[in-house]
Amino acid sequence: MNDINLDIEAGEIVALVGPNGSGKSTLMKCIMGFSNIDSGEIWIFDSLNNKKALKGVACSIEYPPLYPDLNGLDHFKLISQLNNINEQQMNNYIEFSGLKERLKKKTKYYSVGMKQMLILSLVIMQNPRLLILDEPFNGLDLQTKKRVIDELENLNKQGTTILWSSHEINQLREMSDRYVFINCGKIVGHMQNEKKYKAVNREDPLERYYFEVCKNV
Ligand SMILES: Nc1ncnc2c1ncn2[C@@H]1O[C@H](COP(=O)(O)OP(=O)(O)OP(=O)(O)O)[C@@H](O)[C@H]1O
Repeated sequence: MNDINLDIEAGEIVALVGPNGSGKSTLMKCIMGFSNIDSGEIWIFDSLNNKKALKGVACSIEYPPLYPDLNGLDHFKLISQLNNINEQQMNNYIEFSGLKERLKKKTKYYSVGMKQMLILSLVIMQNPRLLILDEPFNGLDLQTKKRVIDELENLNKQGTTILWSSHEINQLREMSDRYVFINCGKIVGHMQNEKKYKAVNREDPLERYYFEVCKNV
């Protein structure tokens, strides 16, 4: 990556957009300190390269980092203990995950969408100041996507800043304040999202029929 110069204001929702292999995940990993940078500075919450600042950051980047031999409930308990999350809040997010009936199953037996929803629930539950989400909608069905978007909207209203990337442009359009375009490891453009709108509320015959026949799934 080269010449990356990006400021994100508190409370903003910023979408990284670009082709496969353009550097979106790499940029996120650099911010989290998972990948080293050769030069330059990364400031988080007004702190320079401060690992303590990362305590206020939660992320899901590329493959969900789940423990295959632990079950869903183990994951909820572990993250709750590490972040002083009370039982009530943990139970709220178990409900949100839609995995209540499958919590005793080891995560290695989860489907792609179940894993994704588990990790999203675990990161959102931490009520972070900054949330970094790489392809958060991977594998999620339409209802679940809608639930995730509503929850992210709530979180943002309470002050959480969100940096996310997705190839699902309709979902990005619903919530992002602005887009940052990345290509070949460089920022190649910026665009404000003047008209945020809920794609799920539009009259789309395919979606409408899907919701009609799949509502009890
Ligand atoms: N661990 C690695 N070692 C070497 N090169 C890597 C590594 N991870 C990614 N790359 C390279 O860095 C470039 C950017 O990859 P990155 O995963 O950031 O892209 P991306 O924009 O997130 O793509 P996608 O939309 O497909 O997820 C690619 O050329 C990729 O091959």
